[in-house]
Amino acid sequence: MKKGVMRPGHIQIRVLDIDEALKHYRDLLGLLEMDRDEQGRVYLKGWTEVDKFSVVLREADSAGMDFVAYKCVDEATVDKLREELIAYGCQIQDIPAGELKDCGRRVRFDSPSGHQFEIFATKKQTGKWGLNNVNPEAWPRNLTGMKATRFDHCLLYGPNINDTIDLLRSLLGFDLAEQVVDDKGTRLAGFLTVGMKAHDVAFIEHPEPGKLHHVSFYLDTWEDVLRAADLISMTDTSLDIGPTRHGLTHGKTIYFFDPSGNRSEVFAGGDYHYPDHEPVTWLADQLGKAIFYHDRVLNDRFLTVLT
Ligand SMILES: O=C/C=C/C=C(\O)C(=O)O
Ligand SMILES: [Fe+2]
Repeated sequence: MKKGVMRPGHIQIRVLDIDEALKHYRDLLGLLEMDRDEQGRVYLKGWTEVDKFSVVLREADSAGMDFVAYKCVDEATVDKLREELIAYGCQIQDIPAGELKDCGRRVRFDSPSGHQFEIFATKKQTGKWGLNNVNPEAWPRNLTGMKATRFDHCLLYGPNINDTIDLLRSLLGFDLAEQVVDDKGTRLAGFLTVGMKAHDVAFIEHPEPGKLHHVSFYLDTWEDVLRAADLISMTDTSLDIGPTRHGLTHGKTIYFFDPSGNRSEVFAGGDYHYPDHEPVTWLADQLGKAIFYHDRVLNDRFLTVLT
C-alpha cells in the first residue's frame, strides 16, 4: 500500500438479463444482494467484505466490464492521486457521491489498455454479513451456493498492458507480483497487487481494448472449490475449466460462465506478496504450465472467449 490504495473496491459488470444474472451471482456464487437502484442496477457483496457492496450488475445489450474501482485510505489520497493521474495524461471523470448508492465520490480514469478504473475512499460499511464485530462466530449459517467470501480480482485483456502496468505501479503503488515474459523479454502478462494478496488485478496483452477475461471470487479451501464444481454440474452451468491449479500464483481454481458469457472464477489459496518480493517470472514457452499447472496445455476457449 505504497500510495494509499488499499484494495479492490467494486466492479460493475454488464449482463444481458438481470434476473438470469442474479441466479448466477446471488444464488450460485452465493453473493449477498444488498440493494438496487432506480437504474435497475443490483448491488452485491461477499459475506466477509465490510463495505456495503463490491459487485454491481447493470443490464445492457452487451456483456463485459464497465469499470473496476480501488479503495484508498482517505479522501486526501484520492485528491492527490487525481492530480497525479491528470499530470500523467489520463482522462479523468469526477463521479459525484451517490451515483452508486451509499458510495462517496469516485475518480474514474482511462488506461492505455482501454479499461476504465476508479479510485474512491468512502463507502457505507455494513460489516461482515451475519456476524457481529464483537465475539464473531466462524461464519454465518444461512449462506447459499458457493458461499463466495469476497470479490478478489479481475483479469483484463487489452493492448499496451505494459503502459497500464507502469501507470498502476508508479502512480497507484501496485506491485508486480508475477509476470509472463516471451523469449525477447517482452512482458505478455502481469499480475499486480496493492497488498499481500497474490493479485488484485491482472493483464494479458491482446489487440482489442477494454476486454474482460474473468471476475474472480475467493473461497477458503480446495474442498470449497470442489463443492463449487459440484454446484456447477447441479445447476447445468457452462463450465470453462477446472477444478485445477494455476502455476501463476499457485491458486486452486475453477472457471465457468455467467448466462451473459462473462467468465467467473472461484479459487482458494495462492501465494502471498510483500513489497520486497521480486516478481515471479514465467517464461512463455511454459505458458501451458503457468496457467494450468496439471494439464500443462492451454485450451483455446480459455484464451479467446472474452467479454
Ligand atoms: O491466463 C490466465 C491466467 C490466469 C490466472 C488467474 O486467473 C489467477 O491466478 O487467478
Ligand atoms: Fe484469476
